[in-house]
Amino acid sequence: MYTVKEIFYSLQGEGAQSGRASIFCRFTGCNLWSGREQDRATAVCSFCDTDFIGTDGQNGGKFQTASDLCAFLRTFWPSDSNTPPYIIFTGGEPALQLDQHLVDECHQHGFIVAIETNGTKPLPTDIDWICVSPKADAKIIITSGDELKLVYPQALAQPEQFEAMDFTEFYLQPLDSPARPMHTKAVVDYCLQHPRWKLSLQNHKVLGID
Ligand SMILES: C[S@@+](CC[C@H](N)C(=O)[O-])C[C@H]1O[C@@H](n2cnc3c(N)ncnc32)[C@H](O)[C@@H]1O
Ligand SMILES: Nc1nc2[nH]cc(C(=O)O)c2c(=O)[nH]1
Ligand code: SF4
Ligand SMILES: [Mg+2]
Repeated sequence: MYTVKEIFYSLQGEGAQSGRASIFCRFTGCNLWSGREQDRATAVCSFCDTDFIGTDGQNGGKFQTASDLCAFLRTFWPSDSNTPPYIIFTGGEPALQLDQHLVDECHQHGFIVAIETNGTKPLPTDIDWICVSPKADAKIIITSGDELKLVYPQALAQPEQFEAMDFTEFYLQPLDSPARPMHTKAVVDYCLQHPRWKLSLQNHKVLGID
């Protein structure tokens, strides 16, 4: 069974695929924070911008089988499109629920499968686009993939720590908080001095879309 907070159709707002039409499947739950505000200060990941508790989001619910979930996800893609559906599994931490069976089922339906993960849990094989976003206080075990997207700044996670890892793209994403303008400026400065890194703005927040 898969427990899903919400499902929606929007444009990828972040990183290398930003601007791409995508079906988002946000799984319930995370291994680095309970999701409750009273636990935030003591959580391993304390800056999360997302509500991932329960199944009460748009189109959320429990899906008994991979086949049920895939069939439902397919309904979010324009029915007259020849372009393969691009599906982003996120959360919460999607690696807690995304299993090989669901990835295989998605591929059988002709989907392109992407994941947004904190990199602390093993992944099924054959995911088409892996984006790892390391968190300072959590050991990452997924050290290769398509995109490493570091929220910046994090005092104990300097970009240099990750440069030797096997990712194609390296992004810094300004930490969204009341100080976001300052964090954005810090990212711009860092990228100018270290051209390996690119700026990832959270375009969906700027646009006011999901
Ligand atoms: C909500 S997380 C879900 C996926 C996974 N748990 C992870 O952390 O990568 C989706 C993306 O949002 C980023 N994110 C979360 N809170 C943020 C914040 N306050 N400012 C900027 N990015 C944030 C995460 O680092 C991750 O890249
Ligand atoms: N538009 C949009 N793009 C996103 N990219 C990653 C997101 C996430 O929450 O994982 C996200 C999101 O929540 N919305
Ligand atoms: S790991 Fe991801 S989902 Fe979990 S609390 Fe951090 S940003 Fe949020
Ligand atoms: Mg988000």
